Amino acid sequence: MKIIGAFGASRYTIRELELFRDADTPAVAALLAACPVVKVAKGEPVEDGLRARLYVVLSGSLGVQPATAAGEGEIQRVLPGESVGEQSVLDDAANLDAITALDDSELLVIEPALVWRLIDEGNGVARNLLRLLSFRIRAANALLRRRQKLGEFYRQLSMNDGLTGLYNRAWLNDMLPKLVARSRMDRSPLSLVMIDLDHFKRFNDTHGHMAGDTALATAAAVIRSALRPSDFAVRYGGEELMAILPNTNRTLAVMVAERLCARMREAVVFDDMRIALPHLTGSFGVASLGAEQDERSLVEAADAALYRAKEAGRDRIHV
Ligand SMILES: Nc1nc2c(ncn2[C@@H]2O[C@H](COP(=O)(O)OP(=O)(O)OP(=O)(O)O)[C@@H](O)[C@H]2O)c(=O)[nH]1
Repeated sequence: MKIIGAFGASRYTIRELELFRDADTPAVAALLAACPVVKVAKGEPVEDGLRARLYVVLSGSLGVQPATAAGEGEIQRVLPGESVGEQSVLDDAANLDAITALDDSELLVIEPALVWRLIDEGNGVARNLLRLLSFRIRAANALLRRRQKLGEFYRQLSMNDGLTGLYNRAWLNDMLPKLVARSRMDRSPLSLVMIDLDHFKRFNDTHGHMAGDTALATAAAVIRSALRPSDFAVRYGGEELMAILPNTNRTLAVMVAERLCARMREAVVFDDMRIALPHLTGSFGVASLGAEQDERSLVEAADAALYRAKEAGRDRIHV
């Protein structure tokens, strides 16, 4: 960055500068005349030694990379007539954003004390600054909202199983301890239904893995649609699904499992030629949270009940 002269002796005029639009008074011109104009080569950082300063691009362009928690942000391009550093000048804080010349550029440098004098000189500069800052705040808020939405989208994605759309194991590991804790706190019952499709290996071997995937997605849809909005359906692993039933005691959970078992038996799976495949059945293990149980032993109890349902001949529920 090299000083090449004073603004007053340069080929640039105040009218071209956004910050001084409609504020081009003789007093403003006199104050700006002595400000240095510097030259920055393409790729060169605009050093301000962490001091707050206002830079107005006269020619070329600057790239501003906002300092974010992640260390990286989108680069904003600052074009001729536009400025950078207003906020740090106004709140007298170091500008942490990385500023680099995107082209060979010439900049007008205005020291903070002079910015305040320019503001004192007339309303025009103050009005332009306010307009600019409110625009920047709006843009920053919009960016934040977009990032929040994106974050929520990815969070959802990481908590759901791609094939069935049910919650996945990561969700379960996070949420089941919380649901158990809430059930203890509220002194409300909590039940689990562990579900395993019957002879699914045979189904896959006979109709192909793709048809198996469709069958799994159908089974998941059956479970999800048969539950209350306050219940949760999870893909526990492979062809094993789980229903979590808050506020539901063992008697009610058995009724829910029976309904799920019957719906599963009735569900029709179509292959991609839209030909109905043989009906699926499932085995169901029901367990309710006992006084001494934690989430782990609750899952083990539902798993043991499921094993008994398999042993007893499948297509049934066991407690
Ligand atoms: N198509 C498909 N198959 C899966 C998926 N996940 C697990 N499987 C299959 O599910 C089958 C489970 O087989 P097993 O554990 O032997 O159980 P099963 O054949 O259902 O027999 P039982 O549970 O005893 O009734 C395996 O063949 C797995 O490959 C999946 O995402 N898609």
